[in-house]
Amino acid sequence: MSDMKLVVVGAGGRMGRTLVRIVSETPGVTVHAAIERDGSPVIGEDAGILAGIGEIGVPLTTDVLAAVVGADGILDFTAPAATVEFAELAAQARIAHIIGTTGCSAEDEARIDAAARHATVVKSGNMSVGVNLLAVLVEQAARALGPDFDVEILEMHHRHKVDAPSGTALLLGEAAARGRDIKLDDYAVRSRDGYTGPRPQGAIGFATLRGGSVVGDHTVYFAGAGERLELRHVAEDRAQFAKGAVRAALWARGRKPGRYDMADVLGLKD
Ligand SMILES: NC(=O)C1=CN([C@@H]2O[C@H](COP(=O)(O)OP(=O)(O)OC[C@H]3O[C@@H](n4cnc5c(N)ncnc54)[C@H](OP(=O)(O)O)[C@@H]3O)[C@@H](O)[C@H]2O)C=CC1
Ligand SMILES: O=C(O)C1=N[C@H](C(=O)O)C[C@H](O)C1
Repeated sequence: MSDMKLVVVGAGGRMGRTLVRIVSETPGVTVHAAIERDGSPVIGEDAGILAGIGEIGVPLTTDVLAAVVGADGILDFTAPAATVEFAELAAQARIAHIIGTTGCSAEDEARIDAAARHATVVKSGNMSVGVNLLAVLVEQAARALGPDFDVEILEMHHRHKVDAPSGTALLLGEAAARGRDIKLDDYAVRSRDGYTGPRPQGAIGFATLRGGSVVGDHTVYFAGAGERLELRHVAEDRAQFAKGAVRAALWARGRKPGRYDMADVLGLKD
C-alpha cells in the first residue's frame, strides 16, 4: 500500500512541529502539506526546517483546500474554532480527521459529530498510550472503591496553555464517572474559590496548575477515610502525543466514517 498522505494543520505550533518530525520519521506516512493560519510569520518556511529535522520540501501555506486534494487525512492540534472548520473540510473530502485539540464546547462537539457522518474522526484529549491506559485503571478503581473515596484530579501544564481543565483531566473525570455509573456533568466541581462549604458527596473535583514548560502532569486521587490511592501520569515529551496521532491515522485509514477515540485505536474497549 502507498504511504498515507497527511496534512498537518497548525504546523508551526508546539504539537504541529512535533507532528511534522514524527510523521517524517515514521514508515508508511508522509507529510503531504503543512498549514498555518493567515498572517502567521512562518508561512513559506519549510516545515522540516521549522521542525528541526532539515528541509523536507513542504512549505507552510494557508491553502487548506488545495492541501486536502489527494490527501488521506488531517492531523489537527490547533484550536476549537479551527478544528470545527477542518472537520467540515474532512467530511467534504471524505478523509480521516485526527483531532487532538482540547477546549471544545458542546456546540463544537456537535459540529464534529455532524462531520463524522462523512469523515473518519478520531478525537481524544490525550493521544498517549499511557494516559489511555490510565483511564482504564481509573474507571476500575472508581468502580471498586465506590463513592466513599473522593475523586480529585490535579493537572499541571506549561504557561502557554489556554484551556482548563485540560482535555486529559476531563477524559480521566469521564473514566471515573463511568466507573461509578454517573454523569460527569452532574458531579464535576471544576474550580473552587472563597467560602465553598464542605465537599459535596460524590463530587469529582478538578484542580489546575499552570507554569513553566511542563508538558503534562496528571494525578487522580481517590481519597478515603484513613487511606488514599494516587494514580499518576507524567508526559516528558510531546512525541508521545504525536506518535499516538499517527497510530490513529493509520488505524482510521479505510475505516468507515464515524466518531472514534484512542481507546478504539488501542483496543481498550471491551
Ligand atoms: N490530545 C493530545 O494528545 C494533545 C492535545 N494538545 C492540544 O493541541 C492544541 C494545540 O496545542 P499546542 O501545539 O501546544 O498549541 P500551539 O498554540 O503551539 O499550536 C497551535 C497552532 O495552531 C495554529 N492555528 C490556530 N488556528 C489555526 C487555523 N485556523 N489554521 C491553521 N493553523 C491554526 C496556531 O497558530 P497561531 O499561533 O497563529 O494561533 C498554532 O501555530 C491544544 O488544544 C492542546 O491542548 C496538545 C498536546 C497533546
Ligand atoms: O496543551 C497541552 O500542552 C496539552 N494538552 C492536552 C490536554 O489538554 O490534556 C494533552 C496534554 O496534556 C498536553
